[in-house]
Amino acid sequence: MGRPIVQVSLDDFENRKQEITNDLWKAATEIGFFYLKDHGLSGDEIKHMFEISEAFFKLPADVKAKYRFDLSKNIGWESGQQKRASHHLPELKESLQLKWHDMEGRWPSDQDIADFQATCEAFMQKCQEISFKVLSCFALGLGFEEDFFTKNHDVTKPDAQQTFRLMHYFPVEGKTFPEGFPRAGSHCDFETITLLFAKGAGLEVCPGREATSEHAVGDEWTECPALPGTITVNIGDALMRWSDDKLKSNYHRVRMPLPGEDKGSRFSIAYFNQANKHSIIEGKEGRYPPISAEEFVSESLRAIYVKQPQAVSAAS
Ligand SMILES: O=C(O)CCC(=O)C(=O)O
Ligand SMILES: [Fe+2]
Repeated sequence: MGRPIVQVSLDDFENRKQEITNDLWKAATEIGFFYLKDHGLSGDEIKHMFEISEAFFKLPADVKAKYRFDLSKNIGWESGQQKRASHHLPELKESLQLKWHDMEGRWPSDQDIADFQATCEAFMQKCQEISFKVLSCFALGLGFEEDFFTKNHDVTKPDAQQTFRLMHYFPVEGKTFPEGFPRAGSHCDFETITLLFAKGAGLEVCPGREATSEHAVGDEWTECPALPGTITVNIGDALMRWSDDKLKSNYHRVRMPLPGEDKGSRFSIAYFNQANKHSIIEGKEGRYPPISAEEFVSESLRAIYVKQPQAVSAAS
């Protein structure tokens, strides 16, 4: 059931740019999700990144609390603080958000985890290079200069907003939840594009309900399992707006494990691309009024962390 989520190879990028642009365009205008292969991050690099992410979450809570979440910067460790408008309940996970700037005193120290910062920054750098390839194709498809999005996602500038998020979903064995209760609630990402790394099944996508449905809760969902060696990529609201709705930001969620699936911890890693604060998000066709990427992001963060009704407990 559902619509196939295609794999797009970035192999021989410079020579195959037009063909890759066509493949990405089709996937992004129809589903908003695709898998990247031949992207340049090795299996070992991804494995090591997961290892140090797990090492962070295994630290005692009082150590993690040294890196507590700061909403004004969208940096740090939170546990159960994120809520999704689809069900207003705290997500059953903890996460660590890391950025390119404003990180003084916020990187987990080498005493807490050896080489944490260096490993993360090398991984972030690779993610950014892969993202630039994809974004340059979308720039071409939308009729912008090829480096248009690259210039607007400049991580060397202090107003960069890219966020690298490590996630740990708590184990669910021995717990019961209301029918259909998600592990991560239905949402659209608010960024430009997201690179997602996970293991196994769980992620589900609801293509075709872009920005029009009420969180697509009762809709038909398509499985989007993590495929070894690939990166799952999706379009976020900021790029949908920048493309005058051509590139689709779609609902997705993480479902609970099915019978027979692992009910232990689930780890995932996301590199959220976002335009520089001073960039103006304005489509060629002017479908929406121009908005600064700073305003766009701060409103979106408020929707997740602040503007939520009081929650009740989900698990029993
Ligand atoms: O953990 C996952 O697989 C999905 C995470 C996600 O969609 C998000 O953090 O925006
Ligand atoms: Fe997401």
